Amino acid sequence: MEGVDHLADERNKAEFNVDDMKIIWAGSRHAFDVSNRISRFVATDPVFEKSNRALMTRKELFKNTLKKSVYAWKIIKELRLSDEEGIKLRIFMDQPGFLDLHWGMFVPAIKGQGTEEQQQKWLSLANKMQIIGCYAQTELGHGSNVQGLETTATFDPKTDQFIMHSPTQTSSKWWPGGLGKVSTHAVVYARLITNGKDHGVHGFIVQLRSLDDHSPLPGITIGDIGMKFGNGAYNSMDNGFLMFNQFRIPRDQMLMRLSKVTREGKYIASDVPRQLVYGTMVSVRQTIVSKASDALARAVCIATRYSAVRRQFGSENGGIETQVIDYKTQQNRLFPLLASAYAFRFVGEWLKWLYTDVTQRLEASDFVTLPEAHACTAGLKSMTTSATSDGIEECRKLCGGHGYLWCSGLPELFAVYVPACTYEGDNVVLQLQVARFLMKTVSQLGSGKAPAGTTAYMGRAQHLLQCRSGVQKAEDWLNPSMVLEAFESRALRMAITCAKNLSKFENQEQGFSELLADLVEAAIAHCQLIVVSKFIAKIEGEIEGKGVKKQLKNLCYIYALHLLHKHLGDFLSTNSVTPEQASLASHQLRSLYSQVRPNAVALVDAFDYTDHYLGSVLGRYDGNVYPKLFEEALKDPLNDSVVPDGYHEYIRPLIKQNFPSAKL
Ligand SMILES: CCCCCCCCCCCCCCCCCCCC(=O)SCCNC(=O)CCNC(=O)[C@H](O)C(C)(C)COP(=O)(O)OP(=O)(O)OC[C@H]1O[C@@H](n2cnc3c(N)ncnc32)[C@H](O)[C@@H]1OP(=O)(O)O
Ligand SMILES: Cc1cc2nc3c(=O)[nH]c(=O)nc-3n(C[C@H](O)[C@H](O)[C@H](O)COP(=O)(O)OP(=O)(O)OC[C@H]3O[C@@H](n4cnc5c(N)ncnc54)[C@H](O)[C@@H]3O)c2cc1C
Repeated sequence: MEGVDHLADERNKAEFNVDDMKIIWAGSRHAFDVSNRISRFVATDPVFEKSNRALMTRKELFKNTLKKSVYAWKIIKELRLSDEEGIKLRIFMDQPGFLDLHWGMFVPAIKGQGTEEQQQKWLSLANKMQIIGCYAQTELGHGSNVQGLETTATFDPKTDQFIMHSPTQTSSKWWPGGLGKVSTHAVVYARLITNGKDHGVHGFIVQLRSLDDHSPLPGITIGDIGMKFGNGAYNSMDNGFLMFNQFRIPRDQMLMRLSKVTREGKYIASDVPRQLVYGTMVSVRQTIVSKASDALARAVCIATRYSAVRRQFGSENGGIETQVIDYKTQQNRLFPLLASAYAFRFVGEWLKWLYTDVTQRLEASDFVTLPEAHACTAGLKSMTTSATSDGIEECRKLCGGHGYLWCSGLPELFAVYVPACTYEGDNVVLQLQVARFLMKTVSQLGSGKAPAGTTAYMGRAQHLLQCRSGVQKAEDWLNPSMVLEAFESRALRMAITCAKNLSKFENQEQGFSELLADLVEAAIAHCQLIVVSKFIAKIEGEIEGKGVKKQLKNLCYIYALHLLHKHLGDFLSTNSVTPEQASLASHQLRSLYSQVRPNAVALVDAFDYTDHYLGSVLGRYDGNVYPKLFEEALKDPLNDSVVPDGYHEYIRPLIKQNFPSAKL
């Protein structure tokens, strides 16, 4: 029934103040106000309508994305929206497009790697969108191995120019978003060559297309790489290819904040770490972690509301059927994902702090925390995007058959989200960076250099290698120090085992290759410890609002104990817990599920998502699912006519058996 809240009973059961939880979720009252206002603005503007995009052709979808992006930019300018409001507008617009790469990578690359003069020149154009940029790093032959890129930028002292060239087919740039059809400029990563010497990969600002008629400049071959996974979904983005044929750019278009080439062609490296050329990736990995919580929260919101609406079995005595959310199996699959969405939110907040801190330090030439910032952004990007992709698919299954319908919102969310496991660094490759960092830290234990930050726990190695968990009863698993100790000893023992096994190899690199799978497991254990510890820090801090802290505590322990259950092999094989303690954890988990159950719908309401943003018939705020499923079905073009196109051509001849006989 229209106008009726079918989930009102669920909302009345909540034992906490949802409005207060909304503030916690958003991060602050101000952040909530901005999100709330902008999401409602987008939801009510017809230009941002998106329910029809699955039926669009690629060209229609691309053009629709251009229209929305330019309209969004117009609104940002005309209403003088702040940066924060502009970012929210792009998020709630919910259609990947060139704006993401222009603002998310092109502008930050120039800010991070350009000199003051370069920033002044290029950012003044980019900030007004008089040029549109993308981030062109990956090539057909190399993505993960950035040092293996083949594009060359050779300095020509005669003309004071760099000659950009793609020497092989595999050196074609391949994948950059916005490159295919829209960008006028790119930050291109290429091997710098001066006086015949290769100085490795550096960034260059390159104009690709004419600012008058948008045609590619002579010496540039450019286009879209073709359809990607899923109908609609990420196909709104023009990921592109690019080849250079001896294309010249002025010398001052090399990004020269980190190293320079003089007029004479002399290469001058500054004393900052060369890895700062990867700085844009670190910044984007950090934002991807908060985005993971957002994407997972969307899926969980849909699955939770629908699980409260959906009923199956249990009416044997003539009563009403059971809501599927009341099945313990449903809770055991759904509530850990709900808890993960909150966990990723809080670790995302912390990571933002860490990133801001390292940025300020770098500006003051303090590089000490750079390795940890790299390891944390890489590891948490990897861990949260893998968990979120799996989680979205699990939410689809939690919604049964209807979850497979496009209008559930889940197929599209999955298709758009899943490349996050690959872009901005393949998730396995990134965990191997964490593993290298851990092995280095372990090798320095006992050297007098105390591990700091997220590896500080390794400084208590003597204790953590010997301790036995003190858990004796199920409630002990609600003791933060007992939970932390179990995760710390598991992570440390896995890292130390890897280090010991590595030391058996004469050649460290060969040993590393042999042990890759174990190293990734150790890295994941370390990352999970970070997330658990940041969630615990959150619930131990000041939290306002009636009943809010209690709910967050429940979710925190669900997150931790569910991980313990899922990775029980690690915990048992490292003797971090005993089988009896593991079974007490399962007992405690069931009790926590019962406590979350009456609050589940309110906990997803706290995300404050509009129906427009969710884009899901199953996840509607009012729970009015069935009539709306019918409405959606009737909108399908196949239902435009009662007798389908093709009846006379195929169905009728088949039934009447009067089709011409087949010829071999
Ligand atoms: C319609 C429905 C809508 C639904 C919405 C759903 C939400 C969606 C949200 C998504 C929005 C986000 C939008 C994003 C759009 C996509 C953008 C994608 C862009 C890209 O993909 S750009 C290309 C990214 N490429 C990569 O990430 C490449 C990965 N490879 C690398 O980073 C490096 O090559 C690698 C693997 C780190 C190795 O580098 P290498 O130089 O070979 O390093 P070594 O291993 O030898 O290590 C040397 C030394 O350096 C240290 N190091 C390495 N990297 C860094 C770094 N970044 N910072 C600091 N230090 C670094 C390393 O640890 C070593 O240190 P040592 O001390 O051991 O020497
Ligand atoms: C949707 C999307 C958008 C993108 N946008 C951009 C963009 O805007 N700009 C840009 O420059 N790039 C972009 N990319 C490219 C992206 O960054 C790369 O695809 C990514 O870094 C992975 O690199 P790859 O494709 O070379 O994977 P590969 O490295 O070829 O990975 C293939 C397999 O090999 C494994 N593997 C590779 N190396 C190792 C190793 N050392 N040890 C163990 N296993 C290994 C991986 O785990 C994976 O299973 C985008 C990609 C996608 C999918």
